Amino acid sequence: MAKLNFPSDFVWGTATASYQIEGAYQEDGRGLSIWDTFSHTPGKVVNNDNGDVACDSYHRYEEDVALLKKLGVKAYRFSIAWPRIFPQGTGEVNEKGLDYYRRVVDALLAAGIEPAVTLYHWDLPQALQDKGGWANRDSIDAFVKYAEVIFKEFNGKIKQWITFNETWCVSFLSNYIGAHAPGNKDLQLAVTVAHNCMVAHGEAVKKFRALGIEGQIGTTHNLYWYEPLTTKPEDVEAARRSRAYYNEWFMEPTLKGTYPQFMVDWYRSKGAEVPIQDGDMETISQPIDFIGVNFYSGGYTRYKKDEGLFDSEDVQVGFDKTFMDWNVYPDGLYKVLSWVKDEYGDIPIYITENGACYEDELAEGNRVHDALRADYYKKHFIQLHRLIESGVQLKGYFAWSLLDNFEWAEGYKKRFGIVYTNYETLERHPKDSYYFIQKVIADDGLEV
Ligand SMILES: OC[C@@H]1[C@@H](O)[C@H](O)[C@@H](O)c2nc(CNc3ccccc3)cn21
Repeated sequence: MAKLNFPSDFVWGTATASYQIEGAYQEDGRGLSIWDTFSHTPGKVVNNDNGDVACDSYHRYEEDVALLKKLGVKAYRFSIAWPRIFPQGTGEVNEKGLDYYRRVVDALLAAGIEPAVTLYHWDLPQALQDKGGWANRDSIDAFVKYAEVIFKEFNGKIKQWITFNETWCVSFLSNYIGAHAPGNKDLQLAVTVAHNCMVAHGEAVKKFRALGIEGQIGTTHNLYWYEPLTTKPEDVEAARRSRAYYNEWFMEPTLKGTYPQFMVDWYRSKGAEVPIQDGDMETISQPIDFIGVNFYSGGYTRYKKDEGLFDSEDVQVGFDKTFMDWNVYPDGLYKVLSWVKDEYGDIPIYITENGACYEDELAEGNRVHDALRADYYKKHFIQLHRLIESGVQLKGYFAWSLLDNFEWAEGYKKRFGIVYTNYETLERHPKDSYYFIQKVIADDGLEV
């Protein structure tokens, strides 16, 4: 056995998001979000599940903080629900909404845990969606006003700020594929939403700098690692498009201030143009202090004429699968973050999400023997160490997720937590993977 040691300042954390854990969807003045609308629309979410109650973290956040403290994490990534702060998206601040996050932040700090806050994790106020949502550039200003309230309120308490979670999901998953709220299926709309969200990110960074807010600010993109099945040029190009769909389309504007031209041309061939206005690309590529990367999977792609948006198809090559049918591809984590370093230089990186969904069962003594999930984490932790050793500026890692929670269109059947949530009683029960991670954190490393 060998011990893989991590730097003593490596930030271990876990992650959640407001709509997935809070519940209390009508409490203390909270306004409706697009996910309330979407989940209350029959047929949109498996089993017609919704986030009305979720994990009830709105009332049980102290239990969550106690679990975090026992786990030994240095940081906790969670998101703030815009509709709790501005129930109508803009206008008057809802003080009771702010009060909840004051309680959460103070409880974390009292436990010696750094809050890492995502400003936008998909729960757009419905009132803004009624005016076009992210397709309407007015939402950019509304987002900056919301961000400014949070920046000022928590300046000095929150020191790690993430503007957006996964602009690919906000744009393409939600407005081209249509699987997430608001459920549109229009390529031009998706391209426009992606652009406006990235402008909103940049404007929020400008506001953060202008206000002199303490700490570091960045944004999170979900990256996948696709490779061509063969070296045939058509397969290589198909994989290049599949990767860029998730990766370059967002990373290049954010970190270089340009869109990848081959993808601009490809989308143009499909009838979609990027609605760039003067100054947008400079705004989008405002210097940031870190890039957040959510990594779950990847795979192999080959050319298939007229297949999907990119004349490409994923190929099954025998990867183990999670309960989401995602490939278990730890090497993909090493490859994609090595690519980030090669393409974008030594920008500090936090893995803001990584984790796995498996079928969990509550066993005797309220234990959950989730060996597959513990093994998933072990395999990916080995890649973290490999990346650090290779010189990648990997500063921290947030496991997705602390709790089983509302898994968007998949509802509650899909469990990602290292803590089991009993949705009948709302009790929390640490799984074996929780104890595995607890030991890695305590030992500053793992035995392999
Ligand atoms: O699906 C697991 C998590 C989800 O619960 C988080 O809220 C979200 O940030 C998140 N992003 C991914 C990767 N992208 C993705 C792909 C298809 C559906 C949903 C998310 C996985 N996850």
